[in-house]
Amino acid sequence: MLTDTIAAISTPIGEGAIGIVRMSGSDSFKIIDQLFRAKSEKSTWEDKKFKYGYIFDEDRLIDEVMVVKMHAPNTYTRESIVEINCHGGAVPLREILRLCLKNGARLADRGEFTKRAFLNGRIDLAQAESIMDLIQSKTDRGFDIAIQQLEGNLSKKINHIRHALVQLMARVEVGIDYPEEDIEEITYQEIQNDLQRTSKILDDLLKTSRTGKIVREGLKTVIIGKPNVGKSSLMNALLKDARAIVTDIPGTTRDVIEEFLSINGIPIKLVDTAGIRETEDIVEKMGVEKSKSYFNTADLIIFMLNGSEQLTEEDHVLIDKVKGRPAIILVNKSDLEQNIEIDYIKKQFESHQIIYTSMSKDIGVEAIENAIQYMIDEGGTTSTQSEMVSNARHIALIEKSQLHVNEAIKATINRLPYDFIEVDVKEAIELLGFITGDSVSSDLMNEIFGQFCLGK
Ligand SMILES: Nc1nc2c(c(=O)[nH]1)N(C=O)[C@@H](CNc1ccc(C(=O)N[C@@H](CCC(=O)O)C(=O)O)cc1)CN2
Ligand SMILES: Nc1nc2c(ncn2[C@@H]2O[C@H](COP(=O)(O)OP(=O)(O)OP(=O)(O)O)[C@@H](O)[C@H]2O)c(=O)[nH]1
Ligand SMILES: [Mg+2]
Repeated sequence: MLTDTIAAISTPIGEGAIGIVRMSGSDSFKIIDQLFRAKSEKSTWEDKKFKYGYIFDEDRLIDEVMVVKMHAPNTYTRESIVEINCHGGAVPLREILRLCLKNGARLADRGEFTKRAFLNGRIDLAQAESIMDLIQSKTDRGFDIAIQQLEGNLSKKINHIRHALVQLMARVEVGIDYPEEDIEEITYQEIQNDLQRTSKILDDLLKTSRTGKIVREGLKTVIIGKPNVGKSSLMNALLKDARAIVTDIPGTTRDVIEEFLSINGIPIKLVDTAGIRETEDIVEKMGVEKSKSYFNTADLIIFMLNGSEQLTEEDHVLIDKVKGRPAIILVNKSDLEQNIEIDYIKKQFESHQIIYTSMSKDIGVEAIENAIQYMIDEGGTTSTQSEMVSNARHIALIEKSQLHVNEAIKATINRLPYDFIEVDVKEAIELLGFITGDSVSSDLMNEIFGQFCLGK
């Protein structure tokens, strides 16, 4: 039911000088008229203009406030909205919300204001999601992507692709429905060209997604190596802070340590792990297990070796695991006499970057930062393409949609009946629609808006 009036506290509770209680729905003006007394009897309500006065519960003064009425449909939700600007303490905010509820409003669900903006057609689903990204973005680059999405750039692109597929579908259907009529029929070659163009556009979009996802969630970077090679020293050097305990006792780090840092505006989620080894210590053992699972899901691995020692069995196990993964190889303790089998290492890691470092002499930290930057730019994009995909939900839908387009291309190449092509193209169209919300289920809406904060 959309006609009921919702209310919520839309600012942090008790943390600001001023707070806002917001209502949306057809009763919101009626409700505020019962609570609010203007300071000046002569003042009149003007759309989107503050009115100054007091909130009363019967005859009890609750707070001194500024109130705005906004007339439907030119509002955030497209419904009538009232915003009460009160003092930011927890008591005035909660009291005013309570009075709104007492007079007929219902407490809003998470994200319900924005959900109404979506359901009433002011914004589409991708734009609604971008509002949450805006609030949560951790870096300038993440914020830029979100604001572009709020402006509708991604949606425009998706609609464009969908439109092209719908038009193609229409032309194909003519051939299915009226095979004997003398309408100029689309050829397999034309269908194939069209689909290939679409597949390429989807591909370009997916290329932006790696960077997009990193900017949004941070590059999950895990430092691994056998005990005592200098992993925690590296963590501290990158953070420029003595975050992790460093000692000469192997097995010092027994649990994983996670911290965020930013390299040129890109968030890095850096994880220092317990040195991976066989151990009887039960706490360290659990740490080692955790290290292994972080290792498996990392976007980037920083693999540290000790240059002053010959390779051990533990190193060999890790070398095998790191090969084939995105990784930077560090040969640490380069200030000491070198005993490591360096030619063997070079051979194992022909396509990886190897950096010689000394954590105790502060050598190589900048080279590591540059290498991380390089790893980010390499697979992603530094383009200024405004429609970046950063949301995991959108990425998955574009990938699936592209699979169907590619299936349809196969069908044209094999000259299968048009119905076969149609099935996949239709599926691709529907999947893209889930991004903008043209196709949407209530489960999907609950999932998306349920992630919002209260009052949004
Ligand atoms: N006080 C307050 N500040 C806020 C918000 C809010 O809801 N209230 N916003 C909430 O996120 C953001 C601003 N977003 C908004 C988006 C659309 C409309 C709106 O009324 N749009 C109408 C009318 C436009 C016009 O007057 O020209 C429309 O699009 O038709 C308002 C705020 C950030 N600041
Ligand atoms: N000479 C020298 N010593 C280093 C270097 N890097 C680290 N160390 C020393 O090596 C010892 C172990 O360093 P940590 O950073 O604790 O090593 P770790 O890999 O985190 O060890 P665990 O947590 O036990 O797995 C400490 O005594 C450090 O001071 C280096 O480049 N050269
Ligand atoms: Mg350590």
